[in-house]
Amino acid sequence: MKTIEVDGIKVRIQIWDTAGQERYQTITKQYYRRAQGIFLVYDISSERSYQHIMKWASDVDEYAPDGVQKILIGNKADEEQKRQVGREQGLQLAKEYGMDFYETSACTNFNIKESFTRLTELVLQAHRKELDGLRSYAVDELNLAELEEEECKPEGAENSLKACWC
Ligand SMILES: Nc1nc2c(ncn2[C@@H]2O[C@H](COP(=O)(O)OP(=O)(O)OP(=O)(O)O)[C@@H](O)[C@H]2O)c(=O)[nH]1
Repeated sequence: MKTIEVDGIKVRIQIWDTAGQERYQTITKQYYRRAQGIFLVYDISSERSYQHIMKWASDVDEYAPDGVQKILIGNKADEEQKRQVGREQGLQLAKEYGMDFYETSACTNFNIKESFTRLTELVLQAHRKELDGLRSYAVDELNLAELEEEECKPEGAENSLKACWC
């Protein structure tokens, strides 16, 4: 659990670090189900981890809820001398998937707060959109119900009402 501030609002977020190893995949998939935001993380000093992102992304598509927000992360940005994946490659992949992209370093704290804040922002935005959608749907339904009620009034109902008021 962590509390971060987004647009002046304090948001409590629950963070799960799922295991990357194949043998834990069955458990990992269970975490996707209730996720609202997901970081897809590769290691900039490992081309293999970058290639693996496509597999992670397809798992997310399959198991995570439809509206889940995703950000691509190239971690270990402090390991410049060992870099195997260019920043451009990260940007390109993120663009293909329609995701934001950050290079980060858990060691130096580079872009950690920024990426968490951004993902939280995206989740909140998606939530608001969903609520607005539900609200306008509810208003439409109410209007429809009112209309139907009008239409269902028995004939002469208006007159009989008038008669009562006299
Ligand atoms: N230089 C550097 N090393 C890092 C960074 N982040 C993690 N590491 C190191 O990378 C190794 C693996 O880190 P983990 O946090 O276990 O990575 P993981 O992806 O969660 O691993 P799995 O649990 O196997 O999926 C550890 O030795 C960390 O210290 C970073 O930003 N820079």
